[in-house]
Amino acid sequence: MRASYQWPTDTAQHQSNRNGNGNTNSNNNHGKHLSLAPKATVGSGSQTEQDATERAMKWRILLFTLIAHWGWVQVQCQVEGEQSHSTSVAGMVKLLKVEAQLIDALKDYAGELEKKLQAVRSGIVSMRQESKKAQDSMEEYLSNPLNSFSLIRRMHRDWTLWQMFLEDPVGPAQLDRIQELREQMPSSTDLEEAVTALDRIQSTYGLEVADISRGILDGRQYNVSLNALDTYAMGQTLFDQAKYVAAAGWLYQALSWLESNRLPVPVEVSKGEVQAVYAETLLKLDRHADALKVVNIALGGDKRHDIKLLLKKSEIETLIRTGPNSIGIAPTLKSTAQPLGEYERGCRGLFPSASKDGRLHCVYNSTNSAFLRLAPLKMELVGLDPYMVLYHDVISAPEISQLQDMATPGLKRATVYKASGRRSEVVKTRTSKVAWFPDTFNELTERLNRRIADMTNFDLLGSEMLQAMNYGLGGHYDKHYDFFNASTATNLTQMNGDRIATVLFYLTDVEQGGATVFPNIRKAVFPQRGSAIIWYNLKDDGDPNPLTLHAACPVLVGSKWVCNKWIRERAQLFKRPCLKRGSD
Ligand SMILES: O=C(O)CCC(=O)C(=O)O
Ligand SMILES: [Fe+2]
Repeated sequence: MRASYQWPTDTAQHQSNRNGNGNTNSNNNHGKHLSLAPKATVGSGSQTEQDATERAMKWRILLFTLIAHWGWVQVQCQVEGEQSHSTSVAGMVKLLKVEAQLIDALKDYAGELEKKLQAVRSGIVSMRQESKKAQDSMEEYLSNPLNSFSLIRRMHRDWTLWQMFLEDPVGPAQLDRIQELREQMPSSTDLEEAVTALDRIQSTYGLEVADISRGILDGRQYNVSLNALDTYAMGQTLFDQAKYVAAAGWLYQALSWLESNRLPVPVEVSKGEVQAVYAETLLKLDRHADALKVVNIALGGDKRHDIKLLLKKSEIETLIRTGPNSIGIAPTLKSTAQPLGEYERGCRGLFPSASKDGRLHCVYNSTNSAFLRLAPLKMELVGLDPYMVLYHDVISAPEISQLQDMATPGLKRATVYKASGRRSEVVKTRTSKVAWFPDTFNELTERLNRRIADMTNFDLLGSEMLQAMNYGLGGHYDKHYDFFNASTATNLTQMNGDRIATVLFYLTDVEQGGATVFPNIRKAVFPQRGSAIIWYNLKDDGDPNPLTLHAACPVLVGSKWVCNKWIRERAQLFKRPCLKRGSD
């Protein structure tokens, strides 16, 4: 989303001011003054009364915040121990380190194997020499007592030792090391999550399996490809998940890879095995005739005539004779085209880019606080319902890297609050990792919170902690609202009120995908390092605004980092008091 307005170049100056040094004259090129929060007039009552009420309210909010934070600490503990490797790119870095250690162990193992091989080879050479001497004239050889003695000794002693030597396992230390590293290796759940993520990427962006496996992602060629094992694992797992159309595409691809590539021995997979799963998948799709073709091809290649395949063949023949006939179904391997939803259109960048609404424009926001008068922020008004603005260059590169460094060691799988269970749970619809930071965590969190207050004109007392998030393989956050369902919200959420607004900083550019889309208002915001989108989740009367439905599209290529803040309603009592149910 980009307006045609060109920003005067004061970015660096602005950033240095945000960091608390330097004096800057206010910029003349302010444009229209516009505050994010609608201007509020405080109701009747004396100033002292108001001060007292405000103070009491602040204490209550502070207490509730402490309780809420304790709740979050508990949530953090619940998800502790879950590795969920694929859900954060930063978190997956350690897998590469483990893989490097595994390769080192295998190399050391090969060294041990080579030493043993060398010992066996030189043993053979010296034994052959002696044995050759004896072969020419055996009796003459044995008539010498030294030879006879030596033969008896050799055969009694040496061969026992040789046998022991051969039976001695090679590289036990390296095998132990590999076993030790197993704990840090991905589990079958990790593999399933990774398969689901790739499948999500494929369906959201409408990609062809053949393209993906050749490293072509949404039209861009990368220097990487998937081999027969990768594509087979996709097919197998999608079959297990009953996603037969998708499975068929991957299994077909696995078979075509197997035609051209051989795999190393311990991990190789036979064509027959893949053909059997492929035939089973086609059967699930009622493509009986195609399944029979595949089984016949498999039988042609299997000289032993596998009994299972023969049984499968007769089962399919019976199905063709008696069941719904599949003849006439085109053997297409493409996924059946689904009508494109607004969400997918947004993710693919198909929403109209510029709004025709003349009220939407860019300004320098210099009015929300005294600080902004010195260092105005570049603000783009993106929408009026819900009210939505995009700030540009609002967080600096050093701030971003500090935040990432702070977050990386503590990243935990993100959760979603479930009203039914009254707790936050790990769900498939939100795949990212997150680290929470209390407002007073350090100078940076304090500074960012001050900036958010400047940007929004909201009071952050009682709001949620800053959360830094990193998305992983196909990482996404399915369509959702940030506000709570008021009827099911817990006391904890009601204490500080609902989430009046969301502030989302984009800490990285994302090479492909990863947009934040609002399907109901047909807006998509593509991450731009340093910018921040802010929107109101509640209408002016405090009711949730259903137009705020939004989602984070799957990351196609890149490591998407964001930092968000959910601002609670209660502390805005004096900032935005004219809410229907805000002040009870
Ligand atoms: O990462 C995004 O683009 C959206 C994140 C989001 O909706 C949230 O954290 O509530
Ligand atoms: Fe959200």
